[in-house]
This record gives sequence, C-alpha cells and structure tokens, in this order.
Amino acid sequence: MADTRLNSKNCDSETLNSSSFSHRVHDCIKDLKMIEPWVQNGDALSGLRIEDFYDGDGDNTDLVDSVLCISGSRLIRAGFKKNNFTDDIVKFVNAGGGSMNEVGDTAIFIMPDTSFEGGDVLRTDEGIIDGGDFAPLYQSARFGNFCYRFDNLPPGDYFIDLHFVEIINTNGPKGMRIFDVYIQEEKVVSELDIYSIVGANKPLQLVDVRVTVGEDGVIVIRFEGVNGSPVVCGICIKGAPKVPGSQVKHNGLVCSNCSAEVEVTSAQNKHIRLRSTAKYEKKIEELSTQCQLKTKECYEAWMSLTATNQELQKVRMELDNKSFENHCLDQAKAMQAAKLREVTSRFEHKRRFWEAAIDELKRNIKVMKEEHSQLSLEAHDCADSVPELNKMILAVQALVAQCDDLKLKYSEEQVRRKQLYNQIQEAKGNIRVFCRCRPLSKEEASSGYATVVDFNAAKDGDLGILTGCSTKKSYKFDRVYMPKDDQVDVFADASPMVTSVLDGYNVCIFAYGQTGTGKTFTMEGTEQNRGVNYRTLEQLFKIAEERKDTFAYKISVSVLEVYNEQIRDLLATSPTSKKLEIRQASEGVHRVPGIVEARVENIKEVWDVLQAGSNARAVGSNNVNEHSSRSHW
Ligand SMILES: Nc1ncnc2c1ncn2[C@@H]1O[C@H](COP(=O)(O)OP(=O)(O)OP(=O)(O)O)[C@@H](O)[C@H]1O
Repeated sequence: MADTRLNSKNCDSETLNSSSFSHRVHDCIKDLKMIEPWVQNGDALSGLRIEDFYDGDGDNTDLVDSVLCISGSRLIRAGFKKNNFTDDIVKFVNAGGGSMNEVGDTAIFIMPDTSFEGGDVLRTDEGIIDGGDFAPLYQSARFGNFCYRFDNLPPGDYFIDLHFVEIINTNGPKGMRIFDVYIQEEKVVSELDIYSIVGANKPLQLVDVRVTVGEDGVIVIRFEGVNGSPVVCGICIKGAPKVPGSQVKHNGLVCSNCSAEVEVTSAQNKHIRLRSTAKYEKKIEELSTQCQLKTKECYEAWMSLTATNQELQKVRMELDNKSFENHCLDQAKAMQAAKLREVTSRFEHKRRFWEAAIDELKRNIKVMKEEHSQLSLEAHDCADSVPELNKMILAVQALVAQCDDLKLKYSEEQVRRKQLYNQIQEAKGNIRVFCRCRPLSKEEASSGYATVVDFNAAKDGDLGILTGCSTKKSYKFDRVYMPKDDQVDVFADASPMVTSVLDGYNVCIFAYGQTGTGKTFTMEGTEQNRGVNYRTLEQLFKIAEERKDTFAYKISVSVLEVYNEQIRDLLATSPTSKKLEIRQASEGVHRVPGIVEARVENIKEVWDVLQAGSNARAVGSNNVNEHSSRSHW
C-alpha cells in the first residue's frame, strides 16, 4: 500500500474531502505550484511528480519527466514569485549578477554572485517573459565550466531551487545547450535543454530538490555540459522540514513547506493508484506496440543486413579479384613505366642529338644561303662576263692547241735531251773512277801518324803520294775527294747516273779499297749522314714520282754476297745448294739467274730489304776495322 503525502501550504485536509480527488488535488497543485508526492516504501506511485496529475498541461510532459532525476523535484515554467516564499530562504544567489533589494514587504534578499568556482558572466538587456517578481535575476547568468560550493551550513535538510533562462541561444534551435546538474554529486537534472522546454528569454525553475547537509556544512552544485556549456541564473537554498519516518502515515499527504498532513481516503488513494496504473499500462501498451514495430524493423533490418552481407561478401571477393588484378596491373604499370622512362631517356637523348643536328643544319643552311646569295651575285657577274669568257675560252683553246704542239715538241726535245744527256755521260766516261781520302782517325792521329797524300792538285783529279823521298808518286782520277768533302759532295757526282738509270741505262756504282779506308762509310754512311746508296735510292723514287704521269717504273732489289769466291743470295728465305752464277744475258747485260728480286715501292721498303740482306751476311770483324766485313755484298 502506497504511503503518499502531499505537502501543501494553503490546502488543508478539509478541502481535500470533496468528491473528485484528482480535481481537488489538481486545483491545490495549481494554486500552490508546489507539491511533493513520494512513496515511502517504493511502491507503485514511486517517482510520480505533480505534472502527473495535470490533465491538460504541457505537450512535453515526457520531456520534463526524462529531465528530472530526483523524486519531489519539479520544473516550473515561470519566474520566481515572492508570494511563494516568506521565510526559510537560507541563501539566494544571483548567478552572474549583483545583489537585489527586497521587494515590497517580503524580506527576500538576493545576494550578489558568490561561492562559484570557474565560469564566465553573461548578461542581457532583453526583456524576460514571465520573469516573476525578480525579472532582472534572469538577465544575468553564470556560464561555462563552473560549480558552486556553499560552506558553513548547519546540518539538516534543505531544498535547492535553480533558476534558468536561455539568454544566449535566443533563436534556438533545440539541443544547442544540454547539461546535467549534480547536487552533492547526485544527478538531479539530466540533459536539461532550457530552450526545448520554454524557449528563449523565458524562466525555468527547478524547485524542491531535497538535499541533506552533513556535519561538514557543505553543499556542492556542479554543472556539467553534455552539449554546449551549462548556464544558471540563480540558486536558492531553502530550509526544509525534516520528515521523520514516524510522522508518515498511510493514506496521507504532507505539505513540503508546512509539513501539514492531508488525510487521503483509501478510495482516493485507490483512485490515484488506478490513474497511475492506467497511465503506465497505457504507456506499457504503447511501448509494447513500439517494441513489436521495432522487432519487425529489426527483423527486416536483419534480413536486409544478411542480404547485404552476402552482397558484401560477393563485393569483397570481387574486390579481392580486383585488388589482385590491380596488383598485376601495378606491376605491369611499373614495368611499363620503367620502359617508358628508358624510352623517354633515349628519346630525350636523341631529341637533344637531333636538336643539335638541326641547329647545325640551320647554321649550315644559313651559311649556304649566304654562299648561295654570294654565288648568285657571282653567277650574275659570270653571266655578265659570258661574252668575255667565250673570248677567253677561244683564247684558252688556242693556247691548248699551242700547248699540245709544244708538248709534242717538248717530248721530241726530251728524247733528244736524254740522248744528249747520256751522250754527255758517256763522253764523261762510261767508267769513272773517283778517289776519296778519308781523314785520319782519332787512333791514327793519337798514334802520331801523318797523311802521305798530297792534295795540291786534287781539284784537277791529281793525287800525289809522298814517298819520303824528294819524288812523289802521282795518280790521275776523274775526281779526288779530300777529307773535308762530305757525303753531299760525293753524291753530287753520282746523282746524274740515277737519271740515266731511269732513262734505261745500266749503271753500276761500287767502292773499292783497302780495308778501313771508308768504302762502307761512303756507300752506306750512317743514319745521320747517309751515303751514296741511300741518296741514290731516294733520288730514284723521287724522279720516278715526278715522271709517274708519263712512265710506270717497277723497282726491285736483289742483294748478293761474294764470299770465299762464291755468290750467296742474301734475300733467299731458305738455304739452297744450287750455285748462283753471274751470266751475261746480252751485250752489256748481266744477270744472276735464280736470284730473288724483291719488289719495292718506296725507300723504306728498300731499306728493310737491305737490312734483311745485311743480317744474312757472313760477317766478321777483322782486326783493322770493327765495322769491316771480309765479304763483298
Ligand atoms: N770520309 C770519311 N770521313 C770520316 N770518317 C770516315 C770517312 N771514311 C771512313 N771513315 C771512317 O773510317 C772507318 C773505316 O771506314 P769503313 O768501315 O767505311 O771502311 P771499309 O773500307 O768499309 O772497311 P772494310 O773493307 O774493312 O769493310 C770508319 O770508322 C769510318 O767511319
């Protein structure tokens, strides 16, 4: 059985004995604006608030229900009115504002903002609709992250009233500011949204939150934002009468302000219970219907989810396949990119090459254009001078004819000159003997030897040999070379013979003399001081080159050695037992049948052949001369 007490200041038990309990209670509530029903033993009426007894009030009763967490507390959509309070106000703080003097004959003093921790102050000049007797109370507020702590309160029970107004988000919408309120760390208001309950610039009171203050004398009110920052305009702490368990009677209501007991008959109590039961049954029915709908929705959602999952599985497999394809494509792409880079680099290289080539061509074209214009000018000049040129051509043709005639004559003259030249050579003597006297060697000079040759008449080809007596022996030569005469002087007399050779005459030049007298020096000479052989060959090739337009010469070299009265072919690559012999082929022509004839094209090849022959010689130095050879080659 519920134990219900109705705290009321103005209503008494007499007035509650009328026929319609609910209507009377409703009237009493409307008159007092303050009522606290609760159930001592937590039975069926537990948690009922005064709004539960309004029939036609408030579209948002459910919203209000969901906000309040403490039984007995309630929300009032109006400003504070002094008539409701005469005494028992312990502290009344104007949050975010200053003090307010008492109004009329009611001794209510509202303190300036104090006992807060944190937060900011907010003020508005806009009018507060239905602001009650202390409308300016709602024009200031504490806002943000804050809490209030009141100390030194005598232990006992208190009611806390909190005053709110939405003075910031005056154009809404709902849900911009939602917050919780904790008193003594117990949640008293959950997710309070002032705007959604009363709108902007309209007061909302949370009243009659019963708290108990212990020996420490502290009340802590903490505001905690859920969405946006909390806000509060006023806090009122009122003394509350103790409600000892012994005073609670069954079937009675007790006024929370005056503790007056109001007797409720069992029929009235039953009526209250029936109403509330009906209300909750209706709610349960609604909730069951909603639950069935939700279950159906859930089932459909589940089926849809299953289908979606299957789809998802399919999509996932496709995705895996696509991923694999993508991976392959990426690899192919990377390879293609590498190839592309290579091709690009090659292309870039070639591009630079061709650009350079094109630049070069452009330069060449430019030069050629300039040359072309120059040539055009010259061509014009030439065209102008064509008549002159024709004259010149005729003159040249005449000259060519003259030249041909002269060539013919020159050729005839040359033949004649050759004959005469060689006749001169013959006139000089087919056999000419020159004598060359070398200077005394260092050894001979240091040994004290002196020359026995008299060179006084040497320029006439006469050579005298001092015999130690008054007489001297004289010898006649075509020419005598003195020690001072060098290789060039000697070759000057041999040189004409080279021309005769190329004119078809046989020529033989050889050196004869005692060992150590200078044959090798004269014929071969040294690398720095070439002798007759080298110079002859040099001239031979020189004249052959000069005559190459008119004559083709074939020059070959044979090298033979006469050693121990036998002839040896020094160019033979293998030793042969066959004896070589010098034979007369015709008048004035001698041959050595079987001897190697090495074709040569230039003097270096001649020199190489001679060197090969020289290496094959049966050489051996004698005592007289270290360069001397006993053979003749
Ligand atoms: N006109 C010259 N001027 C300077 N030195 C010379 C002259 N003629 C020969 N000689 C020197 O005399 C030396 C003997 O000369 P060379 O070897 O030519 O003699 P040769 O007659 O060829 O001797 P052999 O018959 O023994 O071979 C060499 O050292 C050579 O350099």
